Amino acid sequence: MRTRIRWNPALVAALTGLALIAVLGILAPLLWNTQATELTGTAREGMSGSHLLGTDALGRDVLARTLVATRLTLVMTLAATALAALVGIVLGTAIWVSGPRVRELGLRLIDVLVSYPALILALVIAAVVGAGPTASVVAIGLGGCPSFARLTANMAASVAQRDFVTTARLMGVPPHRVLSRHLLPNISGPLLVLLSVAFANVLVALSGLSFLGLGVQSPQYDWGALLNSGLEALYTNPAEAIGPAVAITVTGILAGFVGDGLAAALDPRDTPTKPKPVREGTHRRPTGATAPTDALVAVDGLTVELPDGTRLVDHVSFHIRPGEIIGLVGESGSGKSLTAMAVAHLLPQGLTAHAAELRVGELDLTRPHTLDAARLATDIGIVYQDPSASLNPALRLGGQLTETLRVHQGVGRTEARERALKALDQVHIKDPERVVRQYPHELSGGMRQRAMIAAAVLPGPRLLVADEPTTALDVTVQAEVLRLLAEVNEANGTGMLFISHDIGVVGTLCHRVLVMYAGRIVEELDAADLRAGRAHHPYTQALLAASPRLEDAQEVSGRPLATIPGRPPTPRDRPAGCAFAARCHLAAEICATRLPPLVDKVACHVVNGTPATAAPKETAT
Ligand SMILES: Nc1ncnc2c1ncn2[C@@H]1O[C@H](COP(=O)(O)OP(=O)(O)OP(=O)(O)O)[C@@H](O)[C@H]1O
Repeated sequence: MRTRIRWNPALVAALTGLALIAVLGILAPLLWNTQATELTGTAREGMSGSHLLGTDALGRDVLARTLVATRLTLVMTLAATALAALVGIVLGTAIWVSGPRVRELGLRLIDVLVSYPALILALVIAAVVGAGPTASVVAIGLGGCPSFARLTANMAASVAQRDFVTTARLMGVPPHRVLSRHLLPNISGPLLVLLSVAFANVLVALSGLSFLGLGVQSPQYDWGALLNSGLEALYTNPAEAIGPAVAITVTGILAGFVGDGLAAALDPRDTPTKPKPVREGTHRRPTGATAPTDALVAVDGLTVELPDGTRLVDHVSFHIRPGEIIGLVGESGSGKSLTAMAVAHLLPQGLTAHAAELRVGELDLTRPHTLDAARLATDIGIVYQDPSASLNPALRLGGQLTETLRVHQGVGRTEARERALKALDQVHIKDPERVVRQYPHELSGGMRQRAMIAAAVLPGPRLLVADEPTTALDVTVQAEVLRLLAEVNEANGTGMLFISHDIGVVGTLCHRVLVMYAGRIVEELDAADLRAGRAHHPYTQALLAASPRLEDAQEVSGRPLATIPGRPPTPRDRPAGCAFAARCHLAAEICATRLPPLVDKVACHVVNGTPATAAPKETAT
């Protein structure tokens, strides 16, 4: 979780504003010091052409004094913010590294200090250390440090539980290096946000101290001190208070905007995630095939990318007819889940999908702004791998099952309950009346997955996406759940996208199978062909050879099961040619340099007999 800032317009505008104020702070004493200190003899004069904000009690130009005060105000604010951050981070770190008792005591103490208003704390400190700029900085800086201490201690505690910190500790990395290399870089984002918010708070607190007469003392002046003298003449010459008041407000708001902008810039969820239509001519169809008109799901040239342009899913095209079960199979990391999630319009935040066509029924996912949330929620049902993670442990099953019906379809409580009971019955859950009153933890893993399937089919979806729905279950329950999915599909005529590592399972349940490797479809085949071992792509053949089959048990007993040597390349390391070439026993020279297109449902130069010179060049970025 290294901090990477993605600049956004609000952040740039706020930083530019603050930079301009900082430049003003540097230049103003050089340019306008004379006007700011010159006694003109016209005390408390109102706004005029020669004194835009009038003059103060001694006849000095208020605008010039406001501008000149910028430097001292900013220097004090920066110093106090830095002090608060420094002391707070050191304190927070010390609390985190100390033993459990001291840590507990320290955290409680900090909680008390955070809940105590910083200005009051600063007033107490100022009363002890005295008035003046340095004392104000110390008072406000120390008053602001508890927030930094709490954030540091809490964030460090949460990052410290992560595997890479545990590993570093086990490897004997000294605590100060664990802190500087692993902890602080990982909490620098939130600290940066707090820093800008603290800057605004410190500015207001310092101005408050000066305003109360406990901060900067004459002849020095900051915005707070100017506000104080402006207040004396608020009714006779309100302009005198306007200058410092506007300066404090604008600077504080800009610092707040920087905090907001940083929070957005550091939040990985803030990047665009919606599928976008492909720009004309940028992507060509891998198969040249168009989805049939009766297709329920039509995916053409689907590409899923990271913000840096790395392709995780690369030009995937397929279709699903109503009632058809399509299997997506491939090793871990081949892009199965992302393909399915793009179809379900549920891509993880930070990823972007492009496609020439991405449609489920009438839902055009390439035009997210046209999508109706209710249709989306009811037309696509999802069964996840781990039902314990996808069911809310704090809610009874009845409420969870009926939620979509009630929220998106406006079904009344009684009818929703009736339908939930029926759906539970359809997935062979005994005593549905009792189950709807139970919490997820009261059910077995298999029961939870059935309940999950019931929840997914309850709103009557046209497409069911099942992402490795049996992986978390034991073998006997797996078979039941697969049977159940087949039943539901047949009974409801739902299209299904079924994802699995297991080519055997996919061959049994599905009608057609798409084999994925390194983000691309490398072969498409009928399940019957798969079951009969009629696969063409060397990768599909290798998957089949690595999959145990009951009928082969006798024949292979004593022999180890075939394995596929090597590992798939990571999305950033994919070669220019066939991603499987390095592991393929048939690989020819061309495979290393040219990406094989999907021709006759197989993406393989060797199988398709592509002449070396005729192979089209595609770039896999
Ligand atoms: N949110 C994400 N941010 C960055 N990379 C991601 C993200 N989600 C997935 N990936 C990467 O995209 C690639 C494809 O992931 P995907 O989850 O689709 O694979 P998969 O075939 O479903 O694997 P598995 O069977 O292990 O779930 C992988 O390399 C994975 O590390």
